[in-house]
Amino acid sequence: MASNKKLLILPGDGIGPEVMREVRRVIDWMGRRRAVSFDIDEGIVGGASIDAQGTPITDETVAKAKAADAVLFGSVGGPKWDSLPFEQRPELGILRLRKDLGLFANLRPALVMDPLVEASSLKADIVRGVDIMVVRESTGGVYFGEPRGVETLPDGKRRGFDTDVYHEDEIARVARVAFDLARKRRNKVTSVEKANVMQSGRLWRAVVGEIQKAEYPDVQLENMYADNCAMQLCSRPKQFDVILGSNLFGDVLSDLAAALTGSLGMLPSATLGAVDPTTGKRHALYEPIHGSAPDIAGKGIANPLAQILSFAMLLRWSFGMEEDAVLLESAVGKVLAGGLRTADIMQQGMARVGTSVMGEAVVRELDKLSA
Ligand SMILES: NC(=O)C1=CN([C@@H]2O[C@H](COP(=O)(O)OP(=O)(O)OC[C@H]3O[C@@H](n4cnc5c(N)ncnc54)[C@H](O)[C@@H]3O)[C@@H](O)[C@H]2O)C=CC1
Ligand SMILES: CC(C)CC(=O)C(=O)O
Ligand SMILES: [Mg+2]
Repeated sequence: MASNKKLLILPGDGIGPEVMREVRRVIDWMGRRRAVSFDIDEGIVGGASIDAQGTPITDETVAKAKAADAVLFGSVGGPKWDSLPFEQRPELGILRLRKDLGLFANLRPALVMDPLVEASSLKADIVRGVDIMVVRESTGGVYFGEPRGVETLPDGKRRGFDTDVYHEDEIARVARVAFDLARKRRNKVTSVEKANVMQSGRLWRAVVGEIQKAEYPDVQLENMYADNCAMQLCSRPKQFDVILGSNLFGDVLSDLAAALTGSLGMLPSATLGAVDPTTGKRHALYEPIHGSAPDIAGKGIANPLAQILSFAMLLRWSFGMEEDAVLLESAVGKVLAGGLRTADIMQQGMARVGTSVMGEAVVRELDKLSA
């Protein structure tokens, strides 16, 4: 059946292909039971692409990503490629996609699901009901700033350096994404930086404040130093609605927020570009926030739920399929409520399962929910 939903799937390395297999189950189910079809192309990226093609991503794959309505990404990297030169590392596969597609806003929802309250490393009372959206800038900052390098000084010692740099327009556009999201949630943005020690942090705070004053006076804005935010996430996470941060701070704080939810294996993400005013379309990529988890790769024990929930975000953000997205999220909730757990979210009295049994269980719940 021809489909107008063009999807590029890039499983990547480590557990990437293992968890992506479980999304394929969901996609097959949607075709069978809801007559939804996708025009799917699959490619290689990261270490797999280095091995097969000598580069972390080919121009052809970038072109396919640009032509797709959405990209579903796994994860890249691993010890096998760690000693390659910096300019050849597998992580460039995802970094180039974000940059070349203009995917500047990385949305990372950290939601503590009721059945997993006790799986969190924090006390149940602290995390019950936590619902945070981290909005991380994803095409700028220290991940892309120049100059950077490692140089050898005249005395023979080495010196490493990176540049954290933000143009005010980069800050303003991601701030607008955060404020727009807050309006649909609990109307509060906590903007994090280190304005006390970084010039780019000082600009970040100024620009976010100007945007709020001029365009979003109805949304509450709180400024917080990133180190304090890390502490507050562990002590009083329920105070947060939307957390807005740079590429680096958003990356670090969202991994921390994931720990509140039980595991890194639970957090999905959407990385969005600007809406094209003529077509109304935007580039978008969906991926779990975790990496390739080399320590558990190949064992069949990875949690596939972050990848599956990333697909739910794809349905919502790229195809406007809210009902299907909610159905999939509900199926995940039901599986957890039923007591199945992968090792990373295992609790006493629950049934430990591997990656594929968890994926099968989600599909079974989809069947029941739509019966
Ligand atoms: N977007 C991407 O492709 C990303 C790639 N990476 C890369 O991944 C590699 C490993 O990085 P790490 O720092 O170890 O981070 P990681 O996220 O791969 O793993 C951190 C810890 O969380 C566990 N974990 C992660 N996902 C899990 C899942 N779905 N189920 C169960 N447990 C899970 C791992 O077993 C590990 O103990 C590196 O090469 C890194 O550069 C890291 C983050 C993002
Ligand atoms: C390029 C990635 C490996 C950086 C990262 O940790 C992330 O985007 O979550
Ligand atoms: Mg990360």
